[in-house]
Amino acid sequence: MTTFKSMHHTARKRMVIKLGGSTLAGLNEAFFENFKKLQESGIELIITHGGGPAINRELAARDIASHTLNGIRVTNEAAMEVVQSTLIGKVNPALVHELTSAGIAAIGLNGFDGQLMVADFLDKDTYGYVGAVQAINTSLLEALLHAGIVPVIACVGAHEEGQALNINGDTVASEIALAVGADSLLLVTDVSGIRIDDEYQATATPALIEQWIEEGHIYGGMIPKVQGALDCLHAGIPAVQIVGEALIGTTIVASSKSYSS
Ligand SMILES: Nc1ncnc2c1ncn2[C@@H]1O[C@H](COP(=O)(O)OP(=O)(O)O)[C@@H](O)[C@H]1O
Ligand SMILES: CC(=O)N[C@@H](CCC(=O)OP(=O)(O)O)C(=O)O
Repeated sequence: MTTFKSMHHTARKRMVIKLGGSTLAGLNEAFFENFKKLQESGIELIITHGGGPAINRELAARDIASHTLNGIRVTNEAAMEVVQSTLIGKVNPALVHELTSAGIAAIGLNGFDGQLMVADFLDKDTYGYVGAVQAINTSLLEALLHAGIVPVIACVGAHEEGQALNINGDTVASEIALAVGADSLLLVTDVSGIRIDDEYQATATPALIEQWIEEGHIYGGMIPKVQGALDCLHAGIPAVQIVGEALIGTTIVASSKSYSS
């Protein structure tokens, strides 16, 4: 993958927040006001989002079958149309509206806008119209952040020949975080982090995560989250967390010794 790592040498902290489709309907005004406070404290925000449940409802309404493999939706042509129209047409503007109502200047984007996210097929035979990120237009994001505008990014990639490609929201969040050199990545979902044997984990190391996936304790939609989180951790992003709506959850740490609270 080739991305253009941005020159990010300012003192401002930069945070990428991914809102899972599982949480979007339940988020209230107070939640979005948190973002306003973060912004007022000088943190630059980039918001990315999924929309799995909304896509599932629309697929069901149109009798289009779909299934997932390792947390990734196997996406045929008909499903791709639903993904594109749901994420870009419905979920993204609804989220931009919530942010605007909370007093945040926000602009909705997807991979096509300003060539924000150019993608190629991940593995067409296995996954169909699913994309792997090839390049991210960080200059566009820099310009928006500089102007105090929060980019709100739908996880649709642009193939260079014009085809829209479905990319998992967690993958997009981690790719964006890596590309802009974020100081932190927050994956907000419907559970308060990684749960093992009914216990939420305050921290998780790469070795434990690998073991939990092997043992089947981490499955489905949690898999792209931990994979994205690990990519960011390995690339040196200091704070990577999987959290619930209260913004409390699991911090991914390099080793159990390196963590001090
Ligand atoms: N070990 C785990 N701990 C917590 N949740 C897990 C775990 N393994 C799998 N999951 C599942 O992952 C889900 C979150 O992923 P997903 O439904 O894709 O959410 P989102 O829409 O926020 O991306 C949880 O609701 C849970 O069902
Ligand atoms: C390729 C792939 O898996 N795409 C996801 C995109 C939406 C998403 O990631 O939504 P959540 O954040 O709610 O899980 C999908 O089709 O469901």
